[in-house]
Amino acid sequence: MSNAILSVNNLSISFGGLKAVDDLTFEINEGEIYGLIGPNGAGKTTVFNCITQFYKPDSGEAIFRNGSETINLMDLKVHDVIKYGIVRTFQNVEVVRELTILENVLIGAHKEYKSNLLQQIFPTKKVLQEEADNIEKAEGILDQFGLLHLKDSPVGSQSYGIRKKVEFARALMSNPKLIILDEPAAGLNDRETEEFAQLIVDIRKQYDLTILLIEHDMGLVMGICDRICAINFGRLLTIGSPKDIQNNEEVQSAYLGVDS
Ligand SMILES: Nc1ncnc2c1ncn2[C@@H]1O[C@H](COP(=O)(O)OP(=O)(O)OP(=O)(O)O)[C@@H](O)[C@H]1O
Repeated sequence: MSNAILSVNNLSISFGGLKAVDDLTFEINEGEIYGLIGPNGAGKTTVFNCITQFYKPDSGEAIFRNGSETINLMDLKVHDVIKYGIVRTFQNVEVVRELTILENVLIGAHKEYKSNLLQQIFPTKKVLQEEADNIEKAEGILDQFGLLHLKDSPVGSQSYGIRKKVEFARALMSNPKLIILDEPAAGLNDRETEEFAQLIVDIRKQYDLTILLIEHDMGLVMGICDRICAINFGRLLTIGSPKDIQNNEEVQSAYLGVDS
């Protein structure tokens, strides 16, 4: 039986005359850290946008399996994807700069709230308990991320590296099964990149997650990914272990700029 949590089948999307993704098929197994790589403009972010329904592809499907539930993500609206256990981060970190770090992380719990708006305006004991539980959980995550001492500081005044961690912490608050990370190491220095890579590995294990990431930092990709899918011009080049990918001549010539 397939252990795939996500199967992307024959995905295609064009912008005008440009085929940004062209009949792409790949499968991610539950618990994997899976990398999607390719040169600039290869179509990586477009694939993410199609999986998360920011874009509606021209054809293809993305089958997501969570326990006994199986769904074609193409049937969902963009805001419903998170309800099924998929959450993403963005290439250009998306945080609310005016809010504190803790407040930003708590935003991630909104799908978990059982109470409605009226109950939140006139909170009952149950609603207050729910809020307290979410704060406890957010503080636990911030502690693990080394950010608890900054929880009451506005995010806008923090470094890029910290803002990226806040975005990742917020993603965890929704109890996802699959986290999609768009260039987690972009803009980070070497030390921050190493720290972030370790965080991804630790979080995957602790929260029993599957992780799909796009990344240009080959050190990070080769260091933490179980498998990697390499694409160019929206088309599949190859899928394999980091070692397979490093040794693949097509990948070398397309992505690493080495002539085969
Ligand atoms: N909304 C859009 N409208 C028109 N063209 C688009 C749109 N989104 C992406 N493209 C084009 O599709 C192609 C793939 O872009 P995409 O951003 O997916 O590549 P990428 O592999 O993520 O690149 P990078 O590594 O530079 O982020 C590019 O040629 C891009 O210009």
